[in-house]
Amino acid sequence: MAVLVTGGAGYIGSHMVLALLDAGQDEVVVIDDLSTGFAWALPPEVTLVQGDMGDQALVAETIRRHKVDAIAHFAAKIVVPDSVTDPLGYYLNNTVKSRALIETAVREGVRHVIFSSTAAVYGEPAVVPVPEDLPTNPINPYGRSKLMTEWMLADAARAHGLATVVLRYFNVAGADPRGRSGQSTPNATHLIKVATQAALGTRSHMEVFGTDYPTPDGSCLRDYIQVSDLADAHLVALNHLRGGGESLTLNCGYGQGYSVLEVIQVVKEVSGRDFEVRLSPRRPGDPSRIVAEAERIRGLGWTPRHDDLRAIVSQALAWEGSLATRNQR
Ligand SMILES: NC(=O)c1ccc[n+]([C@@H]2O[C@H](COP(=O)([O-])OP(=O)(O)OC[C@H]3O[C@@H](n4cnc5c(N)ncnc54)[C@H](O)[C@@H]3O)[C@@H](O)[C@H]2O)c1
Ligand SMILES: O=c1ccn([C@@H]2O[C@H](COP(=O)(O)OP(=O)(O)O[C@H]3O[C@H](CO)[C@@H](O)[C@H](O)[C@H]3O)[C@@H](O)[C@H]2O)c(=O)[nH]1
Repeated sequence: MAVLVTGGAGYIGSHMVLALLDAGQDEVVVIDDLSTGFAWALPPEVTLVQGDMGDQALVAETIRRHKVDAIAHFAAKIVVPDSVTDPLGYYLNNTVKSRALIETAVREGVRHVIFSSTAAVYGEPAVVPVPEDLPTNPINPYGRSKLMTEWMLADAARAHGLATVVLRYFNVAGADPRGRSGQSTPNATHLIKVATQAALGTRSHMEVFGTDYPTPDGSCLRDYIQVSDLADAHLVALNHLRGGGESLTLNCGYGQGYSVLEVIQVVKEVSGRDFEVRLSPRRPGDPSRIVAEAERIRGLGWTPRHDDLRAIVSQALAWEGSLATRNQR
């Protein structure tokens, strides 16, 4: 049986594809509109269907042709500040099209769905580290667009017998340790990506958005999870579902928070490069601190192998360097 990966040509989805192949999954098929993904991010043995995951005829035909028994749903728009300026675009792509995808999965008899949700569903949490059963309270349209999809999946699971694993990722970073994939979007806004670009000189400087938060050094705290460890979490989820397991919601993080200023310092140390850092006002939609309580997924057998911020930064730097070489070719 094949696994359908929506958004598989993107940053995290491409690592999921590699993890599936490394684990011996015979057939992997990707649907991606290549809006932020890259066909070259996929190994040649993977089928890429270029198109929209909300296109029900295309998705149904792909499910039938490849005998898909599980969908890993990554496709989304993902930039928190963009969701503040373009909320309806985010609700269309992340919520409305996810509804179409879920309906197609139900109609075509796909039993297992793994969904890429986010720590952004918690908003500004009252408790840190955050357990999964803390009431959700997203503070930006991106988080709300994802939470609505969680609700649709839960309701569809109850009504139509789907089994789902909702993975709430904290901040994803790093690259495949073997150098096969990484974060490639040229105008990415993520902290570690931006800092590695500043270190390598593809940006003249970077900004710290807010130094007046109620945190030890005034900058925001985040829990950075390495992307291959996150892909492994999906394999754990897939085995759980294929083994007949019940629907679950699981945080994916390490349980350790780093401030923006600490991350920038690590990038400077690991790269051996200094770069200009400007202290700027807060960015709309940012919670001050968000760190995972991740015991639930560890209880399912997930054992992270790359829980080391210096190693994560080192992988991100290596990938950024290889992108520069690719672009010069
Ligand atoms: N990067 C993070 O830190 C982070 C944290 C929490 C959750 N997530 C979630 O993880 C998932 C993957 O994020 P990413 O960082 O790999 O982003 P990405 O932009 O690299 O990947 C998203 C992929 O989905 C594709 N896509 C978008 N809309 C589509 C559509 N309608 N039809 C088909 N393909 C479409 C894009 O072309 C891209 O390849 C997203 O659902 C995101 O919300 C990411
Ligand atoms: O140039 C930059 C970029 C980011 N930041 C700060 O760094 C922190 C992390 O920001 P970023 O890397 O953009 O990630 P988040 O906004 O925390 O969102 C990520 O992490 C969320 C889960 O916590 C996911 O839901 C989102 O998809 C993903 O983009 C925030 O405080 C930002 O204000 C800066 O100060 N300067």
